[in-house]
Amino acid sequence: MLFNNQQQTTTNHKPNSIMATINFGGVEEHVVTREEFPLEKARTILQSETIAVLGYGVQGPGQALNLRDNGFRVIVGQRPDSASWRKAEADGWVAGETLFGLEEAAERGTILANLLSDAGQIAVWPTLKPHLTAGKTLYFSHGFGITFNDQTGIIPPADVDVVLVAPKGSGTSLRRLFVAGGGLNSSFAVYQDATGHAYEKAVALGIGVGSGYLFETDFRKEVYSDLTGERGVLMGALAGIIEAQYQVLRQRGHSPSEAFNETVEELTQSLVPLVGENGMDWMFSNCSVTAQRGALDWKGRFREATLPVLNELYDSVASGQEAARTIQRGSTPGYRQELEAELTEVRNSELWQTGATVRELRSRAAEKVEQEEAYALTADGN
Ligand SMILES: NC(=O)C1=CN([C@@H]2O[C@H](COP(=O)(O)OP(=O)(O)OC[C@H]3O[C@@H](n4cnc5c(N)ncnc54)[C@H](O)[C@@H]3O)[C@@H](O)[C@H]2O)C=CC1
Ligand SMILES: CC(=O)[C@](C)(O)C(=O)O
Ligand SMILES: [Mg+2]
Ligand SMILES: [Mg+2]
Repeated sequence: MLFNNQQQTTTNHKPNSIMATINFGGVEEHVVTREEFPLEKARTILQSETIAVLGYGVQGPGQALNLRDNGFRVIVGQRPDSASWRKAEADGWVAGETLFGLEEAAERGTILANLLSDAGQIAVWPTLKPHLTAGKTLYFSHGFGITFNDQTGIIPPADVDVVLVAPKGSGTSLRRLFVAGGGLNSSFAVYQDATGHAYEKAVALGIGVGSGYLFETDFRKEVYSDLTGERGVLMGALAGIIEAQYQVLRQRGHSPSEAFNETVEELTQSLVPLVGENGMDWMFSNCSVTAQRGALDWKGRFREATLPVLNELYDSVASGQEAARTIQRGSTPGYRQELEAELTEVRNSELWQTGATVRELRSRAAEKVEQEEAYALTADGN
């Protein structure tokens, strides 16, 4: 319907030497890791650049702090007198030195990292665009603004590089993993290569923001898969199936404790970490044979039941309908309060109130273990 099926610009300057070929379940892909592309190399490529991180919401802090700690020249652009501005100050960005209003940061930066909310990017585009002078780089962490540019109006000048690095997870995790010495995987893409260096800049930025490994995509594929993933398994489907199972258990006479533990607590605390560690079959084989028989018998039913919904979702993404809704809702005055009210309703539901109590018991148990360990140490010392 609304989608403008544009061409993705390809670049002739793809330095294949920075890519490793890795076999993913029988399919070969080119990826970049810190081995092929060490941080030192990223620093050299971006040595004369000033990275202006515009927006200090969730991705902004994660990326700006990681880049700063990795030794890049970074400034932050944010609306003054906003909660995000105060957060930036608390994180050590200094007004007039490394923290500016959006326009001033856009003027000073040579790489403009557009990390405003996707709706905010539309509103700010007319003021941002004049600062995109020849040879600068426009950077996104989502293919949204460019792919749906018939709706967003984000059409960059031809003489700037346009690149993307999309961390596959929350900015909060990007920062936490970096601090812990790890990395979050990201995709990267080049939409427009005006200087002949867009590709290496994209990869250097990907390494700089603290990615684990980088896999290549294009802007359209990034936004289609990302919108599907977050509306599907990662967030929407997860929340929906949890609500459904909790409801069934409660209606069949089970207590909140039982319904919550069998639906959420065991999922997050025991089973999903095992999937992350060693795969689905490994999680299965660490459960009873009874559980395995049932799960293998029922997974096909769930797959078939959800396939039509997931296909409908993908169509809604590809037609531009999901973008239209996001833009329409996101640019409604007072929308943030509405969103907060919806989240509060979730938080106040019996299901998630039970969750709060369960988490509280979890932390009390952890405290008890810590106390016992401290006691054991003291006893040893005696
Ligand atoms: N939240 C996340 O962890 C992830 C976000 N992304 C992408 O990164 C980008 C940034 O996302 P978030 O960090 O979630 O954004 P956000 O929703 O946290 O907003 C970022 C900033 O935009 C500013 N802003 C919003 N509307 C504005 C306006 N009209 N004028 C001036 N400033 C305005 C806000 O003050 C806020 O500091 C988006 O493209 C998003 O899709 C990608 C991966 C994960
Ligand atoms: C965290 C992430 O990657 C999401 C879910 O796609 C998003 O916040 O947009
Ligand atoms: Mg997303
Ligand atoms: Mg995502």
